[in-house]
Amino acid sequence: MLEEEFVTLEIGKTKHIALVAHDGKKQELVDWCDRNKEILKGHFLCGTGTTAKLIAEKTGLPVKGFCSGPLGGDQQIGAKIVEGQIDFMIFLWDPLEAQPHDPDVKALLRIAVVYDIPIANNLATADFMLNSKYMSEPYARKIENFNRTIQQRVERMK
Ligand SMILES: O=C(CO)COP(=O)(O)O
Repeated sequence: MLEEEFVTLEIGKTKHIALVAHDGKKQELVDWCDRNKEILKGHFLCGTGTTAKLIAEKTGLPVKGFCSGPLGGDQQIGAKIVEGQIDFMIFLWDPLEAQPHDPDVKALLRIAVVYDIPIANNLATADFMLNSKYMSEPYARKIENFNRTIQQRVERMK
């Protein structure tokens, strides 16, 4: 285990989905969630504060809300990805609007790639993801074996 370059982590049949949208994209995401609520109701949902509340109000689905994005919500979601508690994300970031918390946005997108979770940044991708066969079965994602990396670094720093 310590020697292997990659480890596999399972995304269960029930996904832990983060829903995040910048202001210019919130309506799009809320409407998409409403259209897809029959599928989404079979999964655990969470999101940044404002997005989560808007989706919960419109769809009636339970959506756990973290802090608002600019107040650290993106970072909270990133931390949950690292901890394995979020394994699927729809993040409609706005390509036409500068964000005060751009470093947090980038950090979240980066960590989602590092941990090999499915991420959609537009509705077309979200539609393809939601209609994937993997939505109703487990999926093995492959991530760098960080224990090995730490061990190697510790050896090198001695
Ligand atoms: O800014 C966001 C993501 O970067 C979203 O935050 P809110 O859902 O609180 O508006």
